Amino acid sequence: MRLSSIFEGAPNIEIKGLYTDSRKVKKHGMFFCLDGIITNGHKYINQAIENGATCIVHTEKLKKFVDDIAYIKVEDMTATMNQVIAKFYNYPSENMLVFGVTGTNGKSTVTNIIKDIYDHFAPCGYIGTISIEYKDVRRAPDLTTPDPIYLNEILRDMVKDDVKAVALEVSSHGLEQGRVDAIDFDIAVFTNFTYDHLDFHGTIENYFNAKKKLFQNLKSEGIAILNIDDEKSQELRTAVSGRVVTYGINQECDYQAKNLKLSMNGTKFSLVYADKVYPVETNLIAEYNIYNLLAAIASIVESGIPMEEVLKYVNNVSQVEGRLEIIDEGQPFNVIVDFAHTPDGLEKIYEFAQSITPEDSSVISVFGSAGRRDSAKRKTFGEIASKYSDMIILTEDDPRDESAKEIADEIKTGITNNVRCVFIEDRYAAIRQAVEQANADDTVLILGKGDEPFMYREGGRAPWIGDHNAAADTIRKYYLGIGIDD
Ligand SMILES: CC(=O)N[C@H]1[C@@H](OP(=O)(O)OP(=O)(O)OC[C@H]2O[C@@H](n3ccc(=O)[nH]c3=O)[C@H](O)[C@@H]2O)O[C@H](CO)[C@@H](O)[C@@H]1O[C@H](C)C(=O)N[C@@H](C)C(=O)N[C@H](CCC(=O)O)C(=O)O
Ligand SMILES: Nc1ncnc2c1ncn2[C@@H]1O[C@H](COP(=O)(O)OP(=O)(O)OP(=O)(O)O)[C@@H](O)[C@H]1O
Repeated sequence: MRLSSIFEGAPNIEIKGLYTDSRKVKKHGMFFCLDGIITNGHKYINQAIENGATCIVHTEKLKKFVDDIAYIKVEDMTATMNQVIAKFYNYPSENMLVFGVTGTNGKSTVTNIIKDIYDHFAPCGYIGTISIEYKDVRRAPDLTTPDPIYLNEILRDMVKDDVKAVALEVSSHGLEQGRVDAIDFDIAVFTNFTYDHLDFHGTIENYFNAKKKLFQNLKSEGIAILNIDDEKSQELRTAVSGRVVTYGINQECDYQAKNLKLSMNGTKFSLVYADKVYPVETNLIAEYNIYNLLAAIASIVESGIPMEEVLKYVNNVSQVEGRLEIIDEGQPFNVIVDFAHTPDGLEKIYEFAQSITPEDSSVISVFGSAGRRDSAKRKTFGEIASKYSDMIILTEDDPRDESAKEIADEIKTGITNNVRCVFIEDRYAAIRQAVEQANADDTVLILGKGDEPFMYREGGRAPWIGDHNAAADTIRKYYLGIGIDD
């Protein structure tokens, strides 16, 4: 694309790529200097030019100018960058149906359910914590909500491949940093709001205000889908200029689930919608997943697909990787791998574990808490876990450069009852211990990492087999004795 077609009066040079990281710049690139949390992109202009940048977009006054390089000074970097990105990639989000999902918990689950069901009607992509995928393409993500350049590049690729819709997880970090400012959302979904990410946002108000941006920025033809049972929906309602649609269980709303019958194998409920009652059977388990399912059903129906058609596909929704994943190797006790990593997520999964565990049986927990992330929640994790567990095995969970033992000690400060608690640093050994301790009808909960195939250690991402694989492997080897010689 010609620079002159992006910025009025700019030289007529070719721009072949957009970059915010000087280390990644290629020939004929445009480099945006972002002032970040750790450093400032203005410091890396030389490197960007050495790597081939021919245009530098900056906000600060520069002292040095290199010949034949176009310098564009702007007032608002986020706004300018997003306008340029959208234009460069030919406004991909305007050429597809975009579902954006935000909230403290449930983003990955709701977006995956939307993709799973919508794919029956037209090709749908998914972008979020678990992966970036559409049709046969599957890529590993770096972030939940990618940076705006990569995000628009993926959407451009999806449009080229005739993908008609995308379900996008919208994190509070992404909203705060303007990563989705160039995205034309058609449907914005709110799951719930509880404590998280205060290390980044500072206060709970800032955290909520970040989430709110998705609704404030929604176009007037857009539709907001809100969880009526979460009190924060009232505040979001006032931020929306378009139509508001509600879903929930406890209060009357547009999509209400009533008479829930929960079991380990699935859930039955009556869905009240538009003065009709639809009997629903789904393989999804636990009440919070019915909220997630309602959010997905409402999104798809509001996008124009009739309810009767949508309901054909809810009885067998694909397992969302690492989210309430039941590991069944034929052992006589329950083993659940779950990505719960917020106090509310933990509380919800423990409530479910308690509901499926007979009173005289035990709940055995394996978890830790991430290093360099929100240390305030560690003690709360201890409090919640000790309320529901009969045994707690604390272990590593993305320790980064912190000591897993010290993180475990902080979790222990929340454990004030007599529940048995041990620390086993190696996550595989901790999972093995839980499996070996379990008796028939017990429930082993392995929390925090889901299916993630990596562990953040001091040197960055290291491989990890994933909690689901570790659980299946330890059950087979050390409980059932399969594949062990002696
Ligand atoms: C806290 C946070 O979100 N940080 C993001 C932010 O980094 P930053 O502001 O610290 O950037 P910085 O390191 O100060 O650098 C400033 C600028 O200089 C540039 N630079 C830097 C060094 C260099 O040699 N050359 C160069 O050009 C950088 O590319 C950047 O443009 O901007 C970077 C560029 O877009 C992101 O990669 C980075 O995400 C980091 C890696 C991250 O881990 N973010 C997580 C916390 C995050 O966003 N998570 C949410 C999900 C949370 C959840 O729900 O669990 C997500 O959406 O993934
Ligand atoms: N609607 C919900 N309400 C409360 N807890 C939930 C809900 N949905 C999922 N959870 C819990 O949160 C965990 C994470 O779910 P999910 O990955 O869908 O959330 P998320 O918002 O995408 O989180 P992240 O962005 O960190 O991936 C689940 O494993 C479960 O324990």
